[in-house]
Amino acid sequence: MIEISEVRKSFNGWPAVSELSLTIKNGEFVVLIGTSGSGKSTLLKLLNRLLEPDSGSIRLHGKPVVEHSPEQLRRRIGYAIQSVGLFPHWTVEQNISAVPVLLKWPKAKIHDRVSELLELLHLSPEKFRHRYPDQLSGGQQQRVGVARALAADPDVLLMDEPFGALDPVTRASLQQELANIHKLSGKTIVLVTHDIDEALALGQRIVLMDHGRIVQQGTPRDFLLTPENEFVREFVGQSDVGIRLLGLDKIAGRVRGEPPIPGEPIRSSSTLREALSAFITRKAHSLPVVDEQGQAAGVLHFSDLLEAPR
Ligand SMILES: Nc1ncnc2c1ncn2[C@@H]1O[C@H](COP(=O)(O)OP(=O)(O)OP(=O)(O)O)[C@@H](O)[C@H]1O
Repeated sequence: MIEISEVRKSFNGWPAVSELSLTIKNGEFVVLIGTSGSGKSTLLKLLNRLLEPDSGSIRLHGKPVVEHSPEQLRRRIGYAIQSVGLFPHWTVEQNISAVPVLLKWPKAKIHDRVSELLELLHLSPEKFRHRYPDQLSGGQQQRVGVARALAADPDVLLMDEPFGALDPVTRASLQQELANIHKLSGKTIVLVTHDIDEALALGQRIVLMDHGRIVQQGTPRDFLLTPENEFVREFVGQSDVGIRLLGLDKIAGRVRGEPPIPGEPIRSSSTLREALSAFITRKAHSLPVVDEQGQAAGVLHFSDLLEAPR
């Protein structure tokens, strides 16, 4: 558990984080979102002691972070940032294994871990492990940065716009990978993003910040259905709320157990938002649905977007 209590941090007399309190449960996926300069990155850096608060306290697993040794913090908290911060004179392998080496893991274990992480982040180990950062694209560097954060299997992951420089296809696939990592590992993840769709897709709880304070926090559905003020409404994009709500639900919950119909099938794991897009582009009123194994799973009708069939 991470307990942030009345934390304040100023730079040159200007508050970046103001009297902020927030508790993050073990295994929770929290997304920090907000306007530029609202204090998101500062808050993340206060959690792993890259910055110290002017006042207030931060506890990790019941103990103030100031009482954790630097080694404990490095082991327990992984940190990935948009600007990556890879060591330029180290190979990909050396960069990823920085913390395991500090923790004196055996060589063979480190080698295997690097291969495993590169594969997880869709980088071929043979091709990439001996390259230097300047021999990688921006997006590949970002992925190595995420691999480095995961290397020592920390129980808390802090991610500051980790997918910022990626094209939409790679971004969506790594978002999916991160959601899987979260589901399988039960890690606590705190992710900063500017992208409301990324926040809605990944966060169990979204925390919206402005001027160093929390404006609203809640589930993705709370944000879309009960924005507390005009600022929140504007942030979630009032005109797209309906579409974004469809993005929160999967086809699986709406599909009817009817015999297969002809046409290109859509997967039951897709969102209703994807289904809407398919209805419109195919000018269809109903779509055949298949499960993850490609087996017929029923039919989705356009009206099912509004409510589950009875
Ligand atoms: N090292 C620093 N020295 C001086 N001011 C700083 C420093 N770091 C951050 N700030 C200021 O603190 C405020 C909060 O910055 P922070 O980087 O936390 O915002 P952010 O919400 O992450 O912004 P963005 O979304 O643009 O990355 C900003 O006004 C910024 O200029």
